Amino acid sequence: MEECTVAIKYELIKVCKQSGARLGRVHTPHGVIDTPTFMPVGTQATVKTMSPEELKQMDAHIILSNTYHLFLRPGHEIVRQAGGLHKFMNWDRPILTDSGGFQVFSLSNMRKIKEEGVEFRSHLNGDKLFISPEKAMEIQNALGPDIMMAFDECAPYPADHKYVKQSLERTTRWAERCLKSHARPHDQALFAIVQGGMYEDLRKQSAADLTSMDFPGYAIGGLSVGEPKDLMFNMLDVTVPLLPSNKPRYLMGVGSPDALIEGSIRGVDMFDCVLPTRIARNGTTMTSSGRLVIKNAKFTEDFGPLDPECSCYTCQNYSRAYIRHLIKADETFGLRLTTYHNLHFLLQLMRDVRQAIMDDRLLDFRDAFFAKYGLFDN
Ligand SMILES: CO[C@@H]1O[C@H](CNc2nc3cc4c(=O)[nH]c(N)nc4cc3[nH]2)[C@@H](O)[C@H]1O
Ligand SMILES: [Zn+2]
Repeated sequence: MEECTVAIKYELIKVCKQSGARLGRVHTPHGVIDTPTFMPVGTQATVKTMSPEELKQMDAHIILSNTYHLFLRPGHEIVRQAGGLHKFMNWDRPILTDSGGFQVFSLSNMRKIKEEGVEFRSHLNGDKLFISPEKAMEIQNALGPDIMMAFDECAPYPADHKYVKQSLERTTRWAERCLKSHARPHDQALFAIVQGGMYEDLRKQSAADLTSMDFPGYAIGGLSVGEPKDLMFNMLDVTVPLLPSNKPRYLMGVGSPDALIEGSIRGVDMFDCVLPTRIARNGTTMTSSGRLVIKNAKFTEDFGPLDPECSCYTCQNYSRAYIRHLIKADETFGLRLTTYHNLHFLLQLMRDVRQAIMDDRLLDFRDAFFAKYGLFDN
Protein backbone atom coordinates (compact mmCIF):
# COMPACT_ATOMS: atom_id res chain seq x y z
CA MET A 1 0.00 0.00 0.00
CA GLU A 2 1.41 3.45 -0.86
CA GLU A 3 2.94 5.00 2.27
CA CYS A 4 0.86 8.15 2.71
CA THR A 5 3.45 10.82 3.47
CA VAL A 6 2.48 12.90 6.49
CA ALA A 7 4.44 15.91 7.64
CA ILE A 8 5.77 14.47 10.89
CA LYS A 9 6.69 11.11 12.37
CA TYR A 10 6.98 10.18 16.06
CA GLU A 11 9.84 7.78 16.89
CA LEU A 12 9.67 6.09 20.32
CA ILE A 13 13.24 5.59 21.60
CA LYS A 14 12.57 4.00 25.00
CA VAL A 15 10.32 3.96 28.05
CA CYS A 16 11.82 4.70 31.49
CA LYS A 17 11.59 1.49 33.54
CA GLN A 18 11.29 3.47 36.77
CA SER A 19 8.63 6.02 35.79
CA GLY A 20 6.93 5.01 32.54
CA ALA A 21 8.01 8.30 30.94
CA ARG A 22 9.06 8.02 27.32
CA LEU A 23 12.02 9.24 25.31
CA GLY A 24 11.27 10.03 21.69
CA ARG A 25 11.94 12.08 18.60
CA VAL A 26 9.53 14.01 16.40
CA HIS A 27 10.79 14.19 12.82
CA THR A 28 9.51 17.33 11.07
CA PRO A 29 10.21 19.11 7.74
CA HIS A 30 12.48 21.57 9.60
CA GLY A 31 14.36 19.10 11.75
CA VAL A 32 14.18 16.63 14.63
CA ILE A 33 12.78 17.41 18.10
CA ASP A 34 14.04 15.33 21.06
CA THR A 35 11.20 14.66 23.48
CA PRO A 36 10.12 15.34 26.17
CA THR A 37 10.75 18.91 25.03
CA PHE A 38 10.01 22.45 26.20
CA MET A 39 9.01 24.91 23.45
CA PRO A 40 9.88 28.60 24.00
CA VAL A 41 6.93 30.85 23.13
CA GLY A 42 7.39 33.45 20.39
CA THR A 43 3.81 34.73 20.22
CA GLN A 44 4.34 37.61 17.79
CA ALA A 45 7.04 35.92 15.68
CA THR A 46 9.78 36.54 18.23
CA VAL A 47 10.74 34.91 21.54
CA LYS A 48 10.79 38.20 23.41
CA THR A 49 14.34 39.73 23.59
CA MET A 50 16.02 36.60 22.18
CA SER A 51 17.66 36.26 18.73
CA PRO A 52 17.34 33.01 16.73
CA GLU A 53 21.11 32.53 17.19
CA GLU A 54 20.73 32.72 20.99
CA LEU A 55 17.85 30.23 20.87
CA LYS A 56 20.09 27.86 18.89
CA GLN A 57 22.97 28.46 21.36
CA MET A 58 20.70 27.13 24.16
CA ASP A 59 19.58 24.39 21.74
CA ALA A 60 15.86 25.07 21.51
CA HIS A 61 14.54 22.51 19.01
CA ILE A 62 11.17 24.12 18.30
CA ILE A 63 9.43 27.41 19.10
CA LEU A 64 5.80 28.50 19.18
CA SER A 65 3.99 31.34 17.49
CA ASN A 66 0.37 32.40 17.47
CA THR A 67 -2.38 32.51 14.86
CA TYR A 68 -4.56 35.05 16.70
CA HIS A 69 -1.76 37.58 17.26
CA LEU A 70 -0.28 37.31 13.75
CA PHE A 71 -3.75 37.49 12.18
CA LEU A 72 -4.30 40.80 13.97
CA ARG A 73 -0.78 42.09 13.37
CA PRO A 74 0.93 42.20 10.85
CA GLY A 75 -1.71 39.99 9.12
CA HIS A 76 -1.06 36.49 7.81
CA GLU A 77 -0.88 37.67 4.18
CA ILE A 78 2.21 39.76 5.02
CA VAL A 79 3.86 36.67 6.51
CA ARG A 80 2.82 34.62 3.47
CA GLN A 81 4.41 37.23 1.18
CA ALA A 82 7.58 37.07 3.27
CA GLY A 83 7.75 33.36 2.44
CA GLY A 84 6.22 32.13 5.71
CA LEU A 85 7.16 32.39 9.38
CA HIS A 86 10.50 30.59 9.10
CA LYS A 87 11.74 33.15 6.57
CA PHE A 88 10.02 36.12 8.22
CA MET A 89 11.68 35.47 11.61
CA ASN A 90 14.87 33.84 10.31
CA TRP A 91 14.27 30.58 12.21
CA ASP A 92 15.03 27.42 10.22
CA ARG A 93 14.11 24.86 12.90
CA PRO A 94 10.55 23.59 13.62
CA ILE A 95 7.71 25.97 14.47
CA LEU A 96 4.32 25.16 16.04
CA THR A 97 1.46 27.65 15.89
CA ASP A 98 -1.44 27.69 18.31
CA SER A 99 -4.76 28.10 16.50
CA GLY A 100 -6.07 31.19 18.23
CA GLY A 101 -8.90 29.46 20.10
CA PHE A 102 -7.40 30.12 23.51
CA GLN A 103 -6.34 33.69 22.71
CA VAL A 104 -9.73 34.73 21.37
CA PHE A 105 -11.24 33.68 24.70
CA SER A 106 -8.49 35.02 26.92
CA LEU A 107 -7.57 38.27 25.16
CA SER A 108 -10.48 39.75 23.28
CA ASN A 109 -13.67 41.07 24.79
CA MET A 110 -17.14 40.95 23.33
CA ARG A 111 -16.77 37.51 21.85
CA LYS A 112 -19.72 35.46 20.59
CA ILE A 113 -19.30 31.73 20.04
CA LYS A 114 -21.43 30.34 17.22
CA GLU A 115 -21.38 26.99 15.43
CA GLU A 116 -19.75 28.78 12.48
CA GLY A 117 -16.93 30.27 14.55
CA VAL A 118 -16.15 33.05 17.03
CA GLU A 119 -17.00 36.72 16.61
CA PHE A 120 -14.79 39.01 18.68
CA ARG A 121 -13.28 42.46 18.94
CA SER A 122 -9.55 42.93 18.43
CA HIS A 123 -7.75 43.61 21.72
CA LEU A 124 -5.59 46.06 19.76
CA ASN A 125 -8.13 48.42 18.18
CA GLY A 126 -11.58 47.05 18.89
CA ASP A 127 -12.20 46.01 15.25
CA LYS A 128 -14.98 43.41 14.91
CA LEU A 129 -13.37 40.18 13.68
CA PHE A 130 -14.34 36.58 13.08
CA ILE A 131 -12.36 33.33 13.20
CA SER A 132 -13.80 30.00 12.04
CA PRO A 133 -12.03 26.64 11.88
CA GLU A 134 -11.53 27.28 8.14
CA LYS A 135 -10.11 30.76 8.81
CA ALA A 136 -7.72 29.41 11.46
CA MET A 137 -6.50 26.84 8.92
CA GLU A 138 -6.10 29.50 6.19
CA ILE A 139 -4.03 31.67 8.56
CA GLN A 140 -1.82 28.77 9.64
CA ASN A 141 -1.42 27.68 6.04
CA ALA A 142 -0.08 31.18 5.29
CA LEU A 143 2.22 31.18 8.34
CA GLY A 144 3.64 27.80 7.31
CA PRO A 145 4.49 26.14 10.68
CA ASP A 146 5.53 22.48 10.75
CA ILE A 147 2.80 21.80 13.33
CA MET A 148 -0.53 23.60 13.43
CA MET A 149 -3.35 23.30 15.97
CA ALA A 150 -7.03 22.70 15.29
CA PHE A 151 -9.36 25.58 16.18
CA ASP A 152 -10.97 24.79 19.51
CA GLU A 153 -12.64 26.28 22.53
CA CYS A 154 -10.67 26.09 25.76
CA ALA A 155 -13.54 25.87 28.22
CA PRO A 156 -13.20 28.30 31.14
CA TYR A 157 -12.40 27.00 34.64
CA PRO A 158 -14.55 26.34 36.53
CA ALA A 159 -17.38 25.43 34.17
CA ASP A 160 -20.36 23.12 34.65
CA HIS A 161 -20.60 19.67 33.12
CA LYS A 162 -23.34 20.69 30.65
CA TYR A 163 -21.32 23.64 29.30
CA VAL A 164 -18.11 21.61 29.00
CA LYS A 165 -19.93 18.78 27.22
CA GLN A 166 -21.51 21.11 24.65
CA SER A 167 -18.20 22.90 24.22
CA LEU A 168 -16.15 19.74 23.61
CA GLU A 169 -18.72 18.46 21.11
CA ARG A 170 -18.42 21.72 19.16
CA THR A 171 -14.62 21.46 19.38
CA THR A 172 -14.90 17.98 17.86
CA ARG A 173 -17.07 19.31 14.99
CA TRP A 174 -14.56 22.16 14.50
CA ALA A 175 -11.68 19.66 14.43
CA GLU A 176 -13.44 17.77 11.64
CA ARG A 177 -13.83 21.01 9.68
CA CYS A 178 -10.15 21.78 10.20
CA LEU A 179 -9.20 18.37 8.85
CA LYS A 180 -11.42 18.92 5.80
CA SER A 181 -9.91 22.34 5.05
CA HIS A 182 -6.28 21.25 5.60
CA ALA A 183 -4.54 22.31 2.40
CA ARG A 184 -1.00 20.90 2.90
CA PRO A 185 -1.08 17.76 5.11
CA HIS A 186 2.19 16.60 3.56
CA ASP A 187 4.24 19.47 4.96
CA GLN A 188 2.15 20.71 7.89
CA ALA A 189 0.96 18.38 10.66
CA LEU A 190 -2.45 19.25 12.15
CA PHE A 191 -2.82 18.34 15.82
CA ALA A 192 -6.26 17.96 17.43
CA ILE A 193 -6.81 19.35 20.94
CA VAL A 194 -8.53 17.19 23.56
CA GLN A 195 -10.91 19.10 25.80
CA GLY A 196 -13.36 17.99 28.50
CA GLY A 197 -12.53 20.36 31.36
CA MET A 198 -12.01 18.64 34.72
CA TYR A 199 -14.54 15.88 34.04
CA GLU A 200 -13.17 12.35 33.53
CA ASP A 201 -16.12 11.21 31.44
CA LEU A 202 -15.86 14.25 29.15
CA ARG A 203 -12.09 13.85 28.75
CA LYS A 204 -12.76 10.27 27.65
CA GLN A 205 -15.46 11.41 25.22
CA SER A 206 -13.28 14.12 23.68
CA ALA A 207 -10.28 11.77 23.34
CA ALA A 208 -12.41 9.04 21.74
CA ASP A 209 -14.01 11.51 19.28
CA LEU A 210 -10.67 12.94 18.17
CA THR A 211 -8.56 9.79 18.05
CA SER A 212 -11.22 8.24 15.80
CA MET A 213 -10.26 10.91 13.22
CA ASP A 214 -6.59 9.90 13.13
CA PHE A 215 -4.61 13.14 13.51
CA PRO A 216 -0.76 13.02 13.35
CA GLY A 217 -0.55 14.34 16.92
CA TYR A 218 -2.73 15.22 19.90
CA ALA A 219 -2.67 18.15 22.32
CA ILE A 220 -4.27 18.18 25.73
CA GLY A 221 -6.07 21.53 26.07
CA GLY A 222 -8.32 23.04 28.68
CA LEU A 223 -5.68 22.72 31.39
CA SER A 224 -3.32 25.18 33.09
CA VAL A 225 -6.26 27.55 33.29
CA GLY A 226 -6.09 28.22 37.01
CA GLU A 227 -7.04 24.76 38.30
CA PRO A 228 -5.10 23.20 41.21
CA LYS A 229 -2.05 21.30 39.94
CA ASP A 230 -3.15 17.96 41.33
CA LEU A 231 -6.41 18.32 39.37
CA MET A 232 -4.38 18.95 36.21
CA PHE A 233 -2.24 15.88 36.96
CA ASN A 234 -5.24 13.64 37.43
CA MET A 235 -6.78 14.89 34.17
CA LEU A 236 -3.48 13.82 32.58
CA ASP A 237 -3.74 10.40 34.27
CA VAL A 238 -7.13 10.00 32.61
CA THR A 239 -6.35 11.48 29.19
CA VAL A 240 -2.79 10.46 28.20
CA PRO A 241 -3.48 6.68 28.16
CA LEU A 242 -6.33 7.30 25.69
CA LEU A 243 -3.98 8.87 23.14
CA PRO A 244 -2.17 6.73 20.55
CA SER A 245 1.34 5.77 21.70
CA ASN A 246 2.80 6.26 18.21
CA LYS A 247 1.90 9.97 18.04
CA PRO A 248 3.25 13.01 19.92
CA ARG A 249 1.31 14.23 22.98
CA TYR A 250 1.45 17.97 23.70
CA LEU A 251 0.31 19.54 26.98
CA MET A 252 -0.57 23.17 26.23
CA GLY A 253 0.42 26.07 28.45
CA VAL A 254 2.56 24.17 30.94
CA GLY A 255 6.02 25.27 31.87
CA SER A 256 6.87 25.30 35.59
CA PRO A 257 9.68 22.87 36.50
CA ASP A 258 7.50 20.63 38.68
CA ALA A 259 4.76 20.39 36.01
CA LEU A 260 7.28 19.61 33.27
CA ILE A 261 8.73 16.73 35.30
CA GLU A 262 5.32 15.39 36.45
CA GLY A 263 3.90 15.74 32.93
CA SER A 264 6.88 13.83 31.45
CA ILE A 265 6.35 11.06 34.01
CA ARG A 266 2.76 10.82 32.78
CA GLY A 267 3.87 10.35 29.17
CA VAL A 268 3.63 13.90 27.78
CA ASP A 269 6.14 14.67 25.00
CA MET A 270 5.79 18.42 24.33
CA PHE A 271 5.20 21.45 26.54
CA ASP A 272 4.99 25.22 26.03
CA CYS A 273 4.51 28.14 28.40
CA VAL A 274 5.11 31.87 28.56
CA LEU A 275 6.15 31.49 32.22
CA PRO A 276 9.97 31.59 31.82
CA THR A 277 9.95 34.57 29.46
CA ARG A 278 7.13 36.39 31.26
CA ILE A 279 8.57 36.22 34.77
CA ALA A 280 12.04 37.07 33.43
CA ARG A 281 10.72 40.47 32.40
CA ASN A 282 10.02 41.39 36.00
CA GLY A 283 13.31 39.95 37.19
CA THR A 284 12.11 36.61 38.53
CA THR A 285 14.45 33.75 37.68
CA MET A 286 14.39 29.96 38.04
CA THR A 287 17.55 28.60 39.63
CA SER A 288 18.56 25.11 40.81
CA SER A 289 17.66 26.12 44.36
CA GLY A 290 14.32 27.67 43.48
CA ARG A 291 12.90 30.99 42.35
CA LEU A 292 15.15 34.01 42.80
CA VAL A 293 13.73 37.55 42.55
CA ILE A 294 16.76 39.55 41.50
CA LYS A 295 15.34 42.95 42.55
CA ASN A 296 15.62 41.81 46.16
CA ALA A 297 17.98 44.16 48.03
CA LYS A 298 19.97 41.21 49.36
CA PHE A 299 21.56 40.84 45.91
CA THR A 300 22.88 44.44 45.75
CA GLU A 301 26.44 43.37 46.59
CA ASP A 302 26.20 39.76 45.50
CA PHE A 303 28.89 39.35 42.79
CA GLY A 304 28.26 35.65 42.25
CA PRO A 305 26.33 34.17 39.27
CA LEU A 306 22.53 34.00 39.15
CA ASP A 307 22.82 30.21 39.51
CA PRO A 308 26.21 28.73 40.45
CA GLU A 309 25.16 25.44 38.86
CA CYS A 310 24.17 26.96 35.53
CA SER A 311 26.43 26.95 32.45
CA CYS A 312 24.47 29.54 30.48
CA TYR A 313 25.81 32.78 28.93
CA THR A 314 24.21 34.89 31.67
CA CYS A 315 25.63 32.83 34.55
CA GLN A 316 29.10 32.59 32.97
CA ASN A 317 29.54 36.31 32.41
CA TYR A 318 27.41 38.45 34.74
CA SER A 319 26.76 38.79 38.47
CA ARG A 320 23.53 39.02 40.47
CA ALA A 321 24.55 42.56 41.47
CA TYR A 322 24.93 43.61 37.85
CA ILE A 323 21.66 42.02 36.70
CA ARG A 324 19.84 43.52 39.71
CA HIS A 325 21.24 46.95 38.76
CA LEU A 326 20.05 46.58 35.14
CA ILE A 327 16.55 45.45 36.12
CA LYS A 328 16.20 48.26 38.69
CA ALA A 329 17.43 50.73 36.06
CA ASP A 330 14.94 49.42 33.50
CA GLU A 331 17.80 48.47 31.16
CA THR A 332 16.64 46.16 28.37
CA PHE A 333 19.86 44.16 28.57
CA GLY A 334 18.77 43.04 32.05
CA LEU A 335 15.61 41.48 30.57
CA ARG A 336 17.70 39.74 27.94
CA LEU A 337 19.97 38.23 30.60
CA THR A 338 17.11 36.93 32.79
CA THR A 339 15.20 35.64 29.75
CA TYR A 340 18.27 33.87 28.37
CA HIS A 341 18.86 32.20 31.74
CA ASN A 342 15.24 31.13 32.33
CA LEU A 343 14.89 29.58 28.88
CA HIS A 344 18.26 27.85 29.22
CA PHE A 345 17.20 26.59 32.67
CA LEU A 346 14.06 24.88 31.32
CA LEU A 347 15.80 23.56 28.18
CA GLN A 348 18.56 22.15 30.39
CA LEU A 349 15.93 20.65 32.73
CA MET A 350 14.40 18.82 29.76
CA ARG A 351 17.85 17.59 28.68
CA ASP A 352 18.31 16.24 32.22
CA VAL A 353 14.84 14.65 32.12
CA ARG A 354 15.66 12.92 28.81
CA GLN A 355 18.96 11.61 30.25
CA ALA A 356 17.13 10.36 33.37
CA ILE A 357 14.65 8.49 31.15
CA MET A 358 17.57 6.98 29.21
CA ASP A 359 19.07 5.84 32.56
CA ASP A 360 15.71 4.56 33.97
CA ARG A 361 15.89 6.93 36.95
CA LEU A 362 13.37 9.73 36.35
CA LEU A 363 11.65 9.32 39.74
CA ASP A 364 15.01 9.60 41.51
CA PHE A 365 15.80 12.67 39.40
CA ARG A 366 12.44 14.22 40.35
CA ASP A 367 12.97 13.67 44.07
CA ALA A 368 16.51 15.08 43.94
CA PHE A 369 15.34 18.08 41.90
CA PHE A 370 12.47 18.92 44.26
CA ALA A 371 14.62 18.46 47.36
CA LYS A 372 16.68 21.40 46.09
CA TYR A 373 14.14 23.39 44.10
CA GLY A 374 11.47 23.40 46.77
CA LEU A 375 8.28 21.41 46.36
CA PHE A 376 5.97 24.03 45.02
CA ASP A 377 6.65 26.33 42.16
CA ASN A 378 3.79 28.48 40.94
C1 LIG B 1 -2.28 29.97 33.78
O1 LIG B 1 -1.34 30.70 32.95
C2 LIG B 1 -1.98 31.41 31.92
O2 LIG B 1 -2.56 30.49 31.01
C3 LIG B 1 -1.69 30.29 29.89
C4 LIG B 1 -1.13 28.92 29.97
N1 LIG B 1 -2.21 27.95 29.95
C5 LIG B 1 -2.75 27.53 28.79
N2 LIG B 1 -3.74 26.64 28.75
C6 LIG B 1 -4.07 26.50 27.44
C7 LIG B 1 -5.08 25.76 26.83
C8 LIG B 1 -5.24 25.85 25.43
C9 LIG B 1 -6.32 25.18 24.74
O3 LIG B 1 -7.14 24.47 25.36
N3 LIG B 1 -6.44 25.36 23.42
C10 LIG B 1 -5.56 26.12 22.71
N4 LIG B 1 -5.73 26.25 21.37
N5 LIG B 1 -4.51 26.74 23.29
C11 LIG B 1 -4.35 26.65 24.66
C12 LIG B 1 -3.32 27.37 25.28
C13 LIG B 1 -3.19 27.31 26.68
N6 LIG B 1 -2.35 27.94 27.56
C14 LIG B 1 -0.60 31.30 29.97
O4 LIG B 1 -0.59 32.02 28.77
C15 LIG B 1 -0.97 32.18 31.12
O5 LIG B 1 -1.58 33.36 30.68
ZN1 LIG C 1 22.08 30.59 33.78
